[in-house]
Formats: sequence, C-alpha cells, structure tokens
Amino acid sequence: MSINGPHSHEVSFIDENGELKTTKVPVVQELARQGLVNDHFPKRFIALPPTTCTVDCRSATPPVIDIAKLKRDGTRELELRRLADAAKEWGVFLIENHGVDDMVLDDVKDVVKGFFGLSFEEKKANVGSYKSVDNMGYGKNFVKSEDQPLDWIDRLTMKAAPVDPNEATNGLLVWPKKPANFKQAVEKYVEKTRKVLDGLLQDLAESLSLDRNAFLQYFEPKQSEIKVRVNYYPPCPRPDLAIGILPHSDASGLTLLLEFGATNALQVQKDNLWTTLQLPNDNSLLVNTGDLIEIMSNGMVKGAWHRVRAQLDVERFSLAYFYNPPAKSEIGPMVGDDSSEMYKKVVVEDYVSNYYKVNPTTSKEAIMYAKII
Ligand SMILES: O=C(O)CCC(=O)C(=O)O
Ligand SMILES: [Fe+2]
Repeated sequence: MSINGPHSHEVSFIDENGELKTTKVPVVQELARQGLVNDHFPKRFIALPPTTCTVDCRSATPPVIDIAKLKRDGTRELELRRLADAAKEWGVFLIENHGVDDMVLDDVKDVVKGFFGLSFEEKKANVGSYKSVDNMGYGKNFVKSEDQPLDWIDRLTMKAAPVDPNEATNGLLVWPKKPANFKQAVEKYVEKTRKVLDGLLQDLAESLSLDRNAFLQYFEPKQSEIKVRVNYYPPCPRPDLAIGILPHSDASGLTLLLEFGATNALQVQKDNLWTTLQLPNDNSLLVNTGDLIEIMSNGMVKGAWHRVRAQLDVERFSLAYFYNPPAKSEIGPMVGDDSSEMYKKVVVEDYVSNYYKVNPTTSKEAIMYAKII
C-alpha cells in the first residue's frame, strides 16, 4: 500500500522559486496503527544522519528551579543564582512548586489524549489543518519539499493569545470541537501558567543582573502571543532510523513544556553533547529558552538547541507553549554600559517568519537573522 494511503495531511509550502506548493504527507499515527514491519519502514521517515545515540550522548536530570524559593526572602538569592546558571548552561530547567493545580494539568492531558484518540476522519472533521501556511491546525509543519526526511510526529497548534475577535467568522477552525472541553482546558492552563512565566521572566532578568523588567516589558499583556503546540509521537518501529523532531531552537521568548506518556525522549545539546533529559513522571513543567530571549539578553542565554527521539514501543505527548511579545513589536538586546550589542533590533513577526522560512536547518541558522557578526 502507498504510505500516503487514504490518511494524509495536506501541507503547503513556498518552494525555492517562491511558488506556493501543496503536497501530501502520511499521518504518522495511522502508519503506526498499521503496524509497519521493520523492513517496510517508509523511506520518507529516515532521518539523515542516523539519530541513534551510540556516540556523544548522555542522560541527565536538568536543573530544578523551585518557584516557591524564588518568592521567599532567605532562599531567593541562591535560587536566582541557580536560575541564571540553569538558563546559561542548560537552556532548559524544570520548575517545581509552580502553583498550577494538578487538576488543570490533568484536564489538559485528558483533552489532548481525547483528541488523538479520535479516528482520523473525526480529527479532520473537527479542526482545521496546516494547509494554509499559517502554522496552525492539525497536521504537520516544516515540510518544505517532496523529498526531505519527515519527523515521526503529528501536531496540533492553536493560538491562545491574543484572542482573535474574528475567530468565529474568519473560517479558521483552529480549536478542535472535540473533546468538547478542549479549548476551555487549554485556556485555563494558559491563564495559570502565563502568570508563572511572567514571574520567571522577571526573575531571569534579575538573575542576569539586568533590570527586573528588562524582558517582561516587551510582553504587553493584551497583544503578546501565545501559541500552543501539541505534539504526538506514536510508537516507532525503527527509532534508530527516524527522529521525533529534528534539532531546532524555538522562535519564542520562553517555551513551557508539559510532557506525558513516554519520557526520556527530549534531548538538549549541552557542552556539545546530546543530553537526554530524564524528567520526573509528575506534574513538573519544563522551561526552555527561545531565540527571542537570546536576543533580549544579548546572548547571555542562548535559545536551547533541542530535538526529540522517536521511541520504540511507547507513545508520547507534549504540549509546548510558546510565549512571545506582540507580533508587531520590536525587541532588542539589553546591554550594560561596558558591553556592546551583539544582536540587532528585530520586529518579532519578521524574526518568526524568517525562522519558518529557513527551518529545518542542521545548525543554528535562524538566529543569524539577528546576530551582529
Ligand atoms: O516534545 C517535546 O518534548 C519538544 C517539542 C518541541 O521541541 C517543539 O514543539 O518545539
Ligand atoms: Fe522546540
């Protein structure tokens, strides 16, 4: 059977001649359901170079930052130092005692599982797709050609802020209608975690000896953007050949990640080694630094370079929440008197649109858009 079969995502991309092309790519969840046997593993999902961790890999628990300690005199100073080290040395850290109720997190997990538990036909019928090149909806993004290796992933992306007053009338069906409480559960999660991220942006700036509002000042409350991307990684018969997501940094200020299902899949590059993050199977949340914080901090922290491994017998979900200043706003590096600017000022939407244009890449190419060299 053709791997496209009856179950495919339609995707659009601008090709190298600037022309809008539409193509079809297989739905990974359906491939996994067919139980593909080893020797029929589809060529389109073979990532090059092979992504196994036979060399230059290790496992580690990322730093854990205690949000409660950041709030208490007496523990605050040390925790700020730990936060600065975590951001500079890892670009990823777990947060605990964040104050977001287990119920809020459990509801999000339930609706995400509920959506991916629907049949393909039902999923298609109750949400829009990535076809419109807006990087939202259900399907796959970063498809740029007919022959590039494809990630072992299906995705669902929504814009949670700013609220689009025309959402109901502009024809975009971005939020799934099923499960019925999908939007409500994700919006609740966004509302609660946004407060945590705002506090972290202030603490992070202070921990880097910048003005406490150096970063948060850009995150205007009404127009700042929050995109929520749900990633679904079905079990993969050949995790030695495929990859969940190719190496990338995020075009965000901060990204907040909630994973469930399999763990030990997300890797971050630290000291030039791919490091598999051992994450606890509880409701801690993971933060990673994005390219926009790299610009704002004048390179003191870097956008974390990360990737996701495919897993043999287990499925994995993640919910990545990208927190950005308003699309039309201009951001720039904060520098002290004694250092020079290493990054240009950029308009957020221009940075993001260049990011989508150049990705996927094998090295940190997107940030070169802002870097002064
Ligand atoms: O699934 C993960 O752990 C990471 C997801 C991710 O990197 C992304 O969506 O940008
Ligand atoms: Fe990412």
